Amino acid sequence: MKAYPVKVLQIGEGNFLRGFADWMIDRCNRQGLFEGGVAVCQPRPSGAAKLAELREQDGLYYQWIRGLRDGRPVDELDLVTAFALTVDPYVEWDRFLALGEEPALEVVISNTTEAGLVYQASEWQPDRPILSYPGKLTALLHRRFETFGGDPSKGLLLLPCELVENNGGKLRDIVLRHAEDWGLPEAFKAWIREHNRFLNNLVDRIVTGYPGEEAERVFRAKGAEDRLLNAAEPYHLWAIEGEAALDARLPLARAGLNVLWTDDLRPYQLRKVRILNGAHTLMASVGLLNGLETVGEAVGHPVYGELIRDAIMNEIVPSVPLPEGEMRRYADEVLERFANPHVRHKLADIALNSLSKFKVRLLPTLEAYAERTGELPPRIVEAFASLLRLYRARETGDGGFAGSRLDGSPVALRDDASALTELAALWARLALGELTLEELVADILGRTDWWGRNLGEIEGLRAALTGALTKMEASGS
Ligand SMILES: NC(=O)c1ccc[n+]([C@@H]2O[C@H](COP(=O)([O-])OP(=O)(O)OC[C@H]3O[C@@H](n4cnc5c(N)ncnc54)[C@H](O)[C@@H]3O)[C@@H](O)[C@H]2O)c1
Ligand SMILES: O=P(O)(O)OC[C@@H](O)[C@@H](O)[C@H](O)[C@H](O)CO
Repeated sequence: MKAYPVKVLQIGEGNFLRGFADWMIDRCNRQGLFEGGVAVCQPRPSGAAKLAELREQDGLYYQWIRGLRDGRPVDELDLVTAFALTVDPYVEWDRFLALGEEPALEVVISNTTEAGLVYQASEWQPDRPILSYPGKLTALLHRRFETFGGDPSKGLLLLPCELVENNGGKLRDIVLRHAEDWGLPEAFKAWIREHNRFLNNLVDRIVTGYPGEEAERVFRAKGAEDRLLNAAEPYHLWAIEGEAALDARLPLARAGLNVLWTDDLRPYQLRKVRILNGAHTLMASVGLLNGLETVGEAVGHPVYGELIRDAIMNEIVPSVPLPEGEMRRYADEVLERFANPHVRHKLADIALNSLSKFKVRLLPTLEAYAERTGELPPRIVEAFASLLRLYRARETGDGGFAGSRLDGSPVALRDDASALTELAALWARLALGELTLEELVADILGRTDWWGRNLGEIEGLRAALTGALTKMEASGS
């Protein structure tokens, strides 16, 4: 391995960044375009084990990419050598801050899920690690500002990859808020605003992580075990709101990667969240309820596969406020990606936090469709009813919650605990006869804190959901 200077700071040790950004940086390095290493830190104390695994493997792992590229089969195993060092900020706080002193540092990337890109008030004690990701970053930027006396050329390119709208702007605002809280100098805030580029960006690649039983085959072929073996599809898109000249600092497009520098991210975001993520959220509820386990099984199923395609093409695509032809082409591409037989994408993983995902990924389609046609989109209503039925929650006694498949078998639910507690109470009251199904539906639709509005106001929705749930109750157990 060539020892590159650290040019990238990465906050997040998860599978996605390894299968996406690190794989890309490795591509740039292999072509001699970047010659930079990545220093990786975990954003919360519980990430230490993954970081230790990385350290044990000298930062190396294989990225396994399988599927179709331009209609041709791809099966590639790339050794990713982008990691230069690992730093645990909770035990090596000063070593973490010292990364800010690296003259070659150019880029910061992160993926800490939607839960990590948030403001968390914290005290400024220079020698004590800060818990939140933006807090840690503020401290490191401050060290950089002081080390280089506010040199404009030492400002960084920041690419927070969390799937949150306006992710770059949001990170900048939180950093400035911490600077304000901690009474850091005005000159520091001005340096942050003027010389650091916090770029809104959208990432897209299905990365499913460790490939289970299939891993053995790779180990035999390579004669070595890789506990960080990571599976992904060939498709990748990184759309970044910024001028193309920035590719000189991070030469992703020059390396031939599907990276798009654009002045308007919104269409890419909208089409992905509504079509790809919306379809995922839809199939997770419908599929899990009916005993399916993976995306492949769901889209290949004679009944549910048809339901998914119908929902995408006839309900979601016409409701996206963008040119329909382009949306159809994107939807075709997404369906081809879902059908990739080599990427075993678990519906249970996609179902994590389904309530908030329904709100962001499917509800806007339901509303737009209703507004446009005066009717409700039948497939999305069915998915909504499936979600409610799957979330027939009960507490499991160990702090967790179980929902129920249509055949009555339990399924673990991972969602907001207070919402699951409320749902468990509602379903229990229904079982005791204290509530009718229609009253249960009305109660759930009226939860403005879950949906951002009272969904009971959508004409016909209560009756449609009650009807669908009644049918499910009759066919299930
Ligand atoms: N896997 C994919 O196909 C894919 C594709 C695009 C985007 N994403 C996004 O990536 C995220 C999941 O990442 P992954 O697939 O690498 O999973 P993962 O579990 O391997 O990694 C999750 C990362 O987020 C961090 N994290 C989790 N909760 C956090 C919190 N409360 N505060 C701070 N950090 C936290 C973890 O420490 C870890 O670094 C999701 O938000 C998802 O929307 C995933
Ligand atoms: O990762 P989540 O939990 O936000 O959403 C589940 C999937 O929809 C998502 O991971 C997609 O596979 C990904 O967004 C594709 O780029």
